[in-house]
Amino acid sequence: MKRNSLKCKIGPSILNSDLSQLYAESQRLLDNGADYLHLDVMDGHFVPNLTFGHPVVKCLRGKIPHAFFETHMMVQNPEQWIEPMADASVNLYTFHIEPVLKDVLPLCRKVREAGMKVGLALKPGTDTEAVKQFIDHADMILIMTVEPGFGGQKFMNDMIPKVQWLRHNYPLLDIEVDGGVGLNTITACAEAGANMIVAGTAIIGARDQKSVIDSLREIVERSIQKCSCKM
Ligand SMILES: O=C(CO)[C@H](O)[C@H](O)COP(=O)(O)O
Ligand SMILES: [Fe+2]
Repeated sequence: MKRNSLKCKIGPSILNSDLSQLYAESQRLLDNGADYLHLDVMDGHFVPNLTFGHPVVKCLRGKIPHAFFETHMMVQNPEQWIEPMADASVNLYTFHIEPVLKDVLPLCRKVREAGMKVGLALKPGTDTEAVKQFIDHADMILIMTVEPGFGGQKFMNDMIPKVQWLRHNYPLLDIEVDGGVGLNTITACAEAGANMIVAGTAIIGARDQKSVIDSLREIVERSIQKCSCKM
């Protein structure tokens, strides 16, 4: 039997948390079992919203030295923030391919040279065909399951075939889903093959964060197990 080394990872998004308490909110998520923190960076151009940038991420890193940080870069010019985010000791730099289609490969190289892992993100309207040629240069592909820009939106079921296609063709690839993911939608994501789960509102708004994180993990791990038995 082949061994499947896919791992389930739960990465809460702090987008809809009380950002005036970013450290406390982040630490609580980690204490409740989060595997990593998904930090949504928006520039007001690529998406019609603003959040925070590298100065805030660096301050958070100062308080939380060891956790795995992913920055989800919803920005028009991802190249501009590679060095500052590396300086903030970001672990995984996930950028959207849409505004930089011609430069994805050199950007992947720059992110890696800066010491970070590479995540490539796709908006709902972007087909997996667009990312195919770059997958071997990335550590993770993020399939957005809402239009990027805001937390608390409704999960888009019609994104599931993209996850299925990726998992079918790349059995060991890290595939992340982000947007409207929670206890009602996790089964579809897990069965399609997502193993990195971003959930904002579903976790932040929960009275018992740990129980939500544990339940999400259990459902994803069960799917990974089922899938590895078939291999
Ligand atoms: O990238 C994002 C929005 O652009 C967020 O990560 C995402 O929306 C998470 O929040 P929720 O789970 O509430 O949808
Ligand atoms: Fe995100």
